[in-house]
Amino acid sequence: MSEPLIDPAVTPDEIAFEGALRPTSLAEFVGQPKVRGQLEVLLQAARMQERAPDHILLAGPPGLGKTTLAMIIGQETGRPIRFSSGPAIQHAGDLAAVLSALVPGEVLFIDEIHRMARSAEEMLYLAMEDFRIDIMVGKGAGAASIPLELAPFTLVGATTRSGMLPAPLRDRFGFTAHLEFYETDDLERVLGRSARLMELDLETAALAELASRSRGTPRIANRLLRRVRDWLLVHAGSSDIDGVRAALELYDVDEAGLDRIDRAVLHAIAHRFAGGPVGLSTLAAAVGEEADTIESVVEPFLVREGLIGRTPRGRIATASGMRHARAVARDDTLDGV
Ligand SMILES: Nc1ncnc2c1ncn2[C@@H]1O[C@H](COP(=O)(O)OP(=O)(O)OP(=O)(O)O)[C@@H](O)[C@H]1O
Repeated sequence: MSEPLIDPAVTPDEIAFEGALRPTSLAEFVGQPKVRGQLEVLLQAARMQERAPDHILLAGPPGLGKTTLAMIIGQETGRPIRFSSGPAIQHAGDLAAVLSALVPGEVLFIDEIHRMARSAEEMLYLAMEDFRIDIMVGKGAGAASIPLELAPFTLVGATTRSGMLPAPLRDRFGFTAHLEFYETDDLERVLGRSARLMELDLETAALAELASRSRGTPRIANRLLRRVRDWLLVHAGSSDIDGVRAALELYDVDEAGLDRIDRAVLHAIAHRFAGGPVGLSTLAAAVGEEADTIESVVEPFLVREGLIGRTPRGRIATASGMRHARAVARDDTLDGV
């Protein structure tokens, strides 16, 4: 089981909390200046020509704001938005049902679009290009294809794996927005906004501390903020940097933003495997975690922080990773004294 604190995927109990914190306009959407600027032009041009905006693909790791942006596109264009997702479209018929129910100008958001069935992908090509689909009725020699006109719509697709999308589908999007991990000062602004909405009065230094431990991801920043809020409530603690540090220490998030699993992985590579290289499955067995969690949650962050590296022969700890692992081991020894 992965640690919910560092897993960038949303947990069921967070859905309402996240909904309450979502920015509802491009002006309120913090960070990602490039993508914001690109979308502003695209949406304004469509408004000026009184037409539906081009189809848009939002690509990037989980928790960076793809769903939020899709909802903002709906708001900014004043058009209704309908939600669907790749895993819910397992047959072409599932997609035909969604497409045929669209009203003119509607925004259709398909989350995790790379997980849609292949047969549905093919139907989507035609729908995106010509706003029509061919529905197959009957089987064998009696099968016939009936064309169906669709209302013009804007497709907004979101994917964490744009490389898994077939080129013909990727090419039919007029614009692809690549979301990047957030800079610390942008995360500080995300946290400042969330704290205001949660009526939590945190000092600037406390927000900066929290931002620096949030893995470049607004979802994780908001999640940590929720834990800090609880801590302050229970301890009637000070809303300054010491309060944040105490709360994060309780939840095992260290100064570099590493949590228990990150440290276990780094420690294993550095000490048990003498700095590496070590293969993924061996590493997973050594720390008692799923290989998938290590590969999709832990590793990208440790690589981005320059603490580990990937080589053809396996994972290695970098010099800075070795230093961090030694410091953690030293602290743990002192803790035990
Ligand atoms: N730029 C931003 N400014 C303020 N809050 C943001 C921003 N981006 C994301 N958030 C907040 O982070 C949380 C996660 O965002 P969102 O659900 O849009 O991410 P996502 O990329 O769609 O994730 P997933 O890939 O898991 O669906 C939401 O609560 C949202 O309000």
